[in-house]
Amino acid sequence: MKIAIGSDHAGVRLKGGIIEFLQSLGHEVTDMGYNSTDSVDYPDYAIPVCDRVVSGEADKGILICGTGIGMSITANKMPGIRCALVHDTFSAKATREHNDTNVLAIGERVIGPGLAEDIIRIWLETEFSQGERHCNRIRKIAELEEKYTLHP
Ligand SMILES: O=C(CO)[C@H](O)[C@H](O)[C@H](O)COP(=O)(O)O
Repeated sequence: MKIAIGSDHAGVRLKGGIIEFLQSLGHEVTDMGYNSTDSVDYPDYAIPVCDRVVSGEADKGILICGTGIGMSITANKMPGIRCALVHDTFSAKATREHNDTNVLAIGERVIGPGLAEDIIRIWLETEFSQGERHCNRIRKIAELEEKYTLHP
């Protein structure tokens, strides 16, 4: 799978280990930065990752900041992105089955690398259920995006 990954300064340590983990599983990883612990703004790293997912250059995106919250707020402003902030394995499975999420956000200040790896592995392995009720709900989200997106 092609995976784009990004972090701010508060997620950079976890990101390094996650990249190695993803590569060990055979995934093709594109690191969109950041690669220092000097302070930066998470939208500057969430946006390029999500752009790659929307364009199809990446199959999925992974975003890491201190809590994952800033990254997930940013990602979910982008049409076509369904981002889940996940810190447990149950939600990792459920959000793929029910929400067909294409971006995962994690907080380096919230969980350790072992749990983060379990969450990512489950999230990547789990298929969308294709259930009619879930498709209806996702369609309503897409209609909301369409209604509120400013067309140039
Ligand atoms: O958006 C966040 C918090 O909800 C992220 O965790 C950021 O990484 C965090 O705000 C960064 O905090 P810092 O004090 O600037 O290091």
